[in-house]
Amino acid sequence: MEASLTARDRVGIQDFVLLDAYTSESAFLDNLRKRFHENFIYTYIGTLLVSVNPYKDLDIYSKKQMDTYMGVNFFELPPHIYALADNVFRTMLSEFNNHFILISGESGAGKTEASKKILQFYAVSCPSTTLLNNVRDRLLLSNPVLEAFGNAKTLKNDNSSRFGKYMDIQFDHQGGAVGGHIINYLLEKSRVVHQNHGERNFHIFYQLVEGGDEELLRWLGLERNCQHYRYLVQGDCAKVSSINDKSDWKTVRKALSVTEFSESDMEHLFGIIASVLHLGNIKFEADARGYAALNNNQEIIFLILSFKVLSPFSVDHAVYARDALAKAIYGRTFNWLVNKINESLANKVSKTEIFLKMVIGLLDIYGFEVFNVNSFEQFCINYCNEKLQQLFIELTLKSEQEEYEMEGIEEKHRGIISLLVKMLQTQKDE
Ligand SMILES: Nc1ncnc2c1ncn2[C@@H]1O[C@H](COP(=O)(O)OP(=O)(O)OP(=O)(O)O)[C@@H](O)[C@H]1O
Repeated sequence: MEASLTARDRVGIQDFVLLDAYTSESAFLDNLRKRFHENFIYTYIGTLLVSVNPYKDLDIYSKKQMDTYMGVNFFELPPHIYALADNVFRTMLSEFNNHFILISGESGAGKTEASKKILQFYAVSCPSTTLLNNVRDRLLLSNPVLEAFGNAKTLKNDNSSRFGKYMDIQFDHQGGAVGGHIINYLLEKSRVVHQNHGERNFHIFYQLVEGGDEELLRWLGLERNCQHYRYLVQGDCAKVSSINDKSDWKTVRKALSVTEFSESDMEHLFGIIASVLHLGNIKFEADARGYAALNNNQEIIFLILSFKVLSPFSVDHAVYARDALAKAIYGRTFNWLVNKINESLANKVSKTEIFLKMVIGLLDIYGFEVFNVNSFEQFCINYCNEKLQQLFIELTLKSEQEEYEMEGIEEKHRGIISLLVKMLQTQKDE
């Protein structure tokens, strides 16, 4: 690998496996830093790719770069996300089996961008026919739609995905993309009714208010002012210079029509989004007995759902019920949206999906209604992350250990758990 590198590419070590002090964290970080300063954001650890978010546009994602990486051996060129994508693709075709790319990192690390780069690479590199291009376009266009409804500005990332995503791309035996499937899980529904300071609700609400044309807003009973909606202002940053809701709205509208959402689908969809905003503005007042009463709430006439309060609620309970309804409506709308996208991607239901849906359904049933606290959502997210970490450990460290065993190298047991296990084993042997 080193032989084929130009002088410019020889910044630091581009594969940590070749680092002399491979057990030293500071040597690891020094190497990353050295490369990052020269705009080399990618470094390998064997076949793993480490990426550092540059937060600026680098000229490394052009069509020319894609061509350079297509069909070239993984280690022949400097580390790149395209090398990884190409390698996975070619291995899949030669071995005739399924492959996955696991992208993990903290919020704002660049996971979503990395997944988009991979999709873009496949859009260019896979064989194309009119039919296949259709699937390709829909796969690419599902991103802005999902981001509008599932992403939001947080303190860490102006476009943070507030849901987990598992995306399947199905290829035929020649490598043409014939279908896709997306599984969404654990949408952060609590954001619909509450945002921390400096954070926003899901993008779609602001896009509709800022970008929707006059006629649509009139029909939905909305005003072009985010400040008028309680669910949009709690974070005190409805407008942010880095986000252009108006132009994003246009992109989303266009993407929705290409992904086969009919005019009537869109009317319903925006009707629901507007009704969530109206719902948030409903106020309750206590009557003489202390029960919540609805007085002169203009918003009610714009709500698709009319409801009667059958059991007397206190004002606090009524607000709680209102917010729970808003979250449930938004959550279900998001699921409907993903299902619609999946229909347009003409997928086949896999066993993994059925299993995941079952687990997620159970989490939803037991989590959302019973606890209804943000911390439970966080718990579920942590659980998923730990499972992914476990998988990662199995795939990397365990295979490494097996190699040690095969080569007869004895491992040093330094961790508390392994020391305890060793102690117990010794006691048992005695
Ligand atoms: N390769 C890249 N080149 C340039 N900018 C990038 C790159 N990757 C990420 N960014 C910038 O960082 C921002 C955050 O990245 P991204 O949304 O992919 O993070 P994430 O890991 O998906 O975060 P979250 O978990 O919050 O969804 C992007 O909006 C973009 O501005």
